[in-house]
Amino acid sequence: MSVKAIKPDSKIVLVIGGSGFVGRHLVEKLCSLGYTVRVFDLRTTFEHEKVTFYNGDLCNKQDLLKCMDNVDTVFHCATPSPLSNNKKVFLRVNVDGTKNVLDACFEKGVKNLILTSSASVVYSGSNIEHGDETLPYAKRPLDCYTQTKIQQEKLVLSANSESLKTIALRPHGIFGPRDPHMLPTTARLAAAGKTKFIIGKGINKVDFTYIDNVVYAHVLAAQQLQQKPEIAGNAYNITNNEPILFWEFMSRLLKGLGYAAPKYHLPYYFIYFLAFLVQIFVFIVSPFKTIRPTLTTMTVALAGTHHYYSCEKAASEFNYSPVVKLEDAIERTLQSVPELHNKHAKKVK
Ligand SMILES: NC(=O)C1=CN([C@@H]2O[C@H](COP(=O)(O)OP(=O)(O)OC[C@H]3O[C@@H](n4cnc5c(N)ncnc54)[C@H](O)[C@@H]3O)[C@@H](O)[C@H]2O)C=CC1
Ligand SMILES: CC(C)=CCC[C@@H](C)[C@H]1CC[C@H]2C3=C(CC[C@]12C)[C@@]1(C)CCC(=O)C[C@@H]1CC3
Repeated sequence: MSVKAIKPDSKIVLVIGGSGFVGRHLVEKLCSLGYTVRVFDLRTTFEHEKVTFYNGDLCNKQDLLKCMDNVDTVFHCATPSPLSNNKKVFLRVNVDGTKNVLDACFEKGVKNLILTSSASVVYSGSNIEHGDETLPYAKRPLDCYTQTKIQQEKLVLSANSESLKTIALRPHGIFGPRDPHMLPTTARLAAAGKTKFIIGKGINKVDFTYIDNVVYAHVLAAQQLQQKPEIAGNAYNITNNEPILFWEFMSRLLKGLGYAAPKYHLPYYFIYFLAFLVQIFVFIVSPFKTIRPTLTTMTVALAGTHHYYSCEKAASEFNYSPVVKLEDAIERTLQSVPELHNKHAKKVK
């Protein structure tokens, strides 16, 4: 099905986390389709003539209730930074905050709730190839972000009912203009000379998903939920459907930013063990000092294992297929971040 499957609509929708990366792109798309859009977020990062902004904390139900009158559909895409390691904040926002979102939806008679979950809810550091939605939740998730995303998804899907239809979309490795995680972290590591090494053999395939495809899936799922209520209560993987070698993808980003591609190999288990030691150290000093290491068992595992997923279920149940191919997506992303390009790169003629 083409992008035409998305129809203009004027319903009132609320985007929780609408000032963030995914949220803002979603808001812009919804506005362009004619929806009446409200944003609920801790912060306001942009202005839009068609959007009403509500500043608040989703951990406070009263804050939420103020923006939910007459709302038809809530998109919940708020999260603390996935790269943070603050367990308390993850529990408070992803778990307790999501319970507030559900309570507020029931109280205000919201009809649909679309959760931005994550494909990582089934990932515990071992290879996943063509993983589909029948995979069980990770028994031992590698970080508290993943642990609380699992709890969040379970809460949302088990709240699915006659009055409130819920659905969880599981994108993976989102990138694109204004991405605050992948590109900035990669550029920061490269500028510090820390991207010379490949962790493991460099033959692990991974999904990276362009933001427009993630947004498309959200709008499509919300619209199809009205026509095919039987899709409610389900989780769906959302990817670019073009798994790529992790290190090839990173090399393309690095070269596009004007840095050399990594070429020296380091043994996977050695680096994983190092990351484990770093994590123990971070835990020991945590009462005195907050450290946010890039080298964690989660990031090492993500860099050194296969993790790609099937989005056959989203294709067959609500006609999802990516609208921007990986090649274009990488190009558009690199063009959107002139400030991250290496200023000292030698010009190639
Ligand atoms: N970025 C990625 O690669 C992936 C992200 N996801 C999911 O996509 C969703 C969106 O993530 P991003 O846009 O990348 O994150 P982001 O950090 O850019 O945006 C999150 C937004 O939530 C807001 N927020 C945080 N705590 C809040 C609170 N207590 N009350 C109200 N607002 C609060 C933040 O202010 C921010 O604007 C999240 O659910 C995340 O788990 C899933 C898979 C991959
Ligand atoms: C050269 C090099 C090793 C760069 C570091 C890139 C990482 C910062 C990203 C690679 C895979 C990314 C990823 C996420 C965040 C950024 C990376 C670790 C998530 C953890 C974001 C939140 C999710 O739900 C899952 C993502 C998986 C992939």
